[in-house]
Amino acid sequence: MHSPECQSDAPQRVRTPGRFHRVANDCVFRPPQNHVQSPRRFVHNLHDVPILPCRSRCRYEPNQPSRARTLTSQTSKIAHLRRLVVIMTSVVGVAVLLLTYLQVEWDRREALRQHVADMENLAAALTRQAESTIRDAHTVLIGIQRKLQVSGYGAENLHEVLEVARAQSAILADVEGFTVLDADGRPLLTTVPNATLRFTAQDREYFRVHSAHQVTGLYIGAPIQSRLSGDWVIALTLRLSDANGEFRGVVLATLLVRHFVDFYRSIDVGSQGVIGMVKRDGTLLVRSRESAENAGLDMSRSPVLRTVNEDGVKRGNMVLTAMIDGVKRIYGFDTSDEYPILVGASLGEEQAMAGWRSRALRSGSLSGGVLVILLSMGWLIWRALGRQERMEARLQGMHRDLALANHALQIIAGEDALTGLANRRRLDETLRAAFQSAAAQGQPLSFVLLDVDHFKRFNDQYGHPAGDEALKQVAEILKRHARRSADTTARYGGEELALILPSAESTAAMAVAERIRADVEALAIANPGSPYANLTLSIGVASCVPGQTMHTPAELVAAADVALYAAKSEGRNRVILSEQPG
Ligand SMILES: Nc1nc2c(ncn2[C@@H]2O[C@H](COP(=O)(O)OP(=O)(O)OP(=O)(O)O)[C@@H](O)[C@H]2O)c(=O)[nH]1
Repeated sequence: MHSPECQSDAPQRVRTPGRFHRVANDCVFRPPQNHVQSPRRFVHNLHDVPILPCRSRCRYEPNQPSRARTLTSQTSKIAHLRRLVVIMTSVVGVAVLLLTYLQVEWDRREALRQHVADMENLAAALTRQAESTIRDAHTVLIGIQRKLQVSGYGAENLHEVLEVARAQSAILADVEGFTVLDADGRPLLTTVPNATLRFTAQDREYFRVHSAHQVTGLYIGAPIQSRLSGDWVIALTLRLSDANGEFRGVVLATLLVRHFVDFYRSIDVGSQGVIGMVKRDGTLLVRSRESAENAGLDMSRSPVLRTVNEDGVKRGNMVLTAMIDGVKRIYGFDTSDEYPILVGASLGEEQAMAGWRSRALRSGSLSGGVLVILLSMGWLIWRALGRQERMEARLQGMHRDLALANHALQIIAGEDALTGLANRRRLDETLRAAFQSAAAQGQPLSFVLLDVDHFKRFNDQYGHPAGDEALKQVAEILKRHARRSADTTARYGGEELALILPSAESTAAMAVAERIRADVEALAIANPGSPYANLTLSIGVASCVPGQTMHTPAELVAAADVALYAAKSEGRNRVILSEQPG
C-alpha cells in the first residue's frame, strides 16, 4: 500500500491494474484512507512486475536501519556544525569589530575632551592677561586725562604729566608709550623715546571716533603702525574735553603688538596651533602666527564670534576650519567682562589627534590581525568539516548501496530480513510448486492471509522500531503454528503475513488460523489506537483442490484476500473463510 509518489530507494513492486501498490517487504507503507473498500486486493504474479526504486518520501529503511540512520544523523550533525562555525566566526568577528570601534571612538572623544579643556583654560588665562595689560594702560590714561582736564594744558602741567607718564611707561613693558594729542591731532607730548612730533593724527580712526564724541570711555582701536616708532601697536584712547565738554584732543596709550605675539608664541600649541585676540566687533588685534599681515582683519563672520555675539556665550570651545588659513583646529575661547575683547587658543586638529590616530591604528591593526586569524581558523575548520561531511555522505551512499545489495541478496536468498519468514519471492515460488503438486495428487491446499489490525496507529503511537519488534513477535507465533514440514510461513508484504498449508482442508486451516489469532491477541501488545486496545490480527482463509475448483495460485490468494477484506470489514480481530467454492 505504497503511495504512488513513493521516492525512497527501497525496491518496490507496483501493481498497475489495481488500486493498491504493493512494495517489497521493508518499505513502510502509507495506504490510502479507504483501502478497506472492496475489492481490496488484486492478485498478480510478482515475477511479472519489475522491481522499481522506491521514490516517495516513505519511511523505508533497508535492513541496516540503525547504521544508516547513524550516518544520516552524523552528516546532518556535521552540516549543523559547519553552520555553527560560520555563525560563531561571524558573531565573534562582528564583536571584535564592534569592540574595536567602540574603544577607538571612546579614546577619540576622551582625547578631544582633554584638548578642548586645555584650550579653554589657556584662553581664559590669556584673557585675564590681556585684561590686566589693558587695565594698567587704562589706569595711566585716566590719570593723564584727569590731570589735563583739571590743571589745563599749560607748559608746566604738560611737563609734569610727561614726567609721570614716562615713569609709568617704563614699568609697563607691553606699552610703547603714552601720547597726548590736541584738538587738531598734533602731539603735545609723548613718552615714546626719540619720537618726532611733526605729524597729525586727524586721519586716525580713534581720533575721528573721539572728536565725533562717539564713545565716552576707553576706545580700543585696530592695530596700526605707530607714527612715533614704526612699530605695530594697538591704540587705547580716551577723549580730552574742556569744562563745557568741547573736544580738546586725545590721550593715547599704544600697546606693542609684538609683545603679545612673542608671549603667545612662547606657549606651545604645536606648529598648527594659533592664539589670537580679537575685538568683539570682529577686528583682529593679535595673532600668534603672523605679527602684522592680518592686523585689523574683519573676523566678525567667524563662528566663534557669532556664538559670542549672537548667542551670548562667554566661554566655550569649537572644532572648525579657520577662515584665515583653512586649517581645522580645536578652539577654546573666553571673553572679557571688562573690555570688548576675546582671546582664542587652538590646536591643529591633525596634530592634536595624532596620538589618538596612532593608537587607533595600533588597535585597528591588532583587531585586524585577530580577525584574520579568526577567519582563517573558521575557514580551516569549516573546510575540514566540509571534507568530513563529503566523506560521511560518501560513506552513507556506500552503506545505502550495501543495504540495497544485502536486500537483493535476501530476495535471492528468499528470506525476509526482519521476520526471518520466507520472502515474497519464495512465497510465490512455493505456492506455485505446492499448487502444482496438490493438483497432481488431487490433495487440498489452503492459503491463509494475515494482516495486523490498525498497525499504522501502532507505529504512529510507538514508532517504527517498536512496530518492527511487534511484527517479529507475530512472525514467531506464525512459525510456531506451521507445524508440518511442508507448511510455509511468509511475509506477504508490509504488515501482512501468509501461511501455505498443503494437504489442509478449510476446517484444519481455519483452526490453525484461529489459534494464531488467539495467540497474537494473548500477547497483549498494547495498541491504544485499536478498539481492542491490543494488537490483533484479521485473517482470511481460502482452501481448494487445485485443478478442480481453482486453476491458478492467484485465484487461491485472491479468495484469501477477499476473506481477509471481509474480516476487516466485519470488525477485525477475526478469521473469515473464503466463500469461494473450495
Ligand atoms: N514497523 C513496521 N511497520 C510496517 C512494516 N510494513 C508495513 N508497516 C506499516 O503498517 C501500516 C499499515 O497500515 P495500513 O495499511 O493503513 O493498515 P493498518 O493501519 O494496519 O489498518 P488496517 O489494516 O485497516 O487494520 C503502515 O503504517 C506501514 O508503515 C514494517 O516492516 N515495519
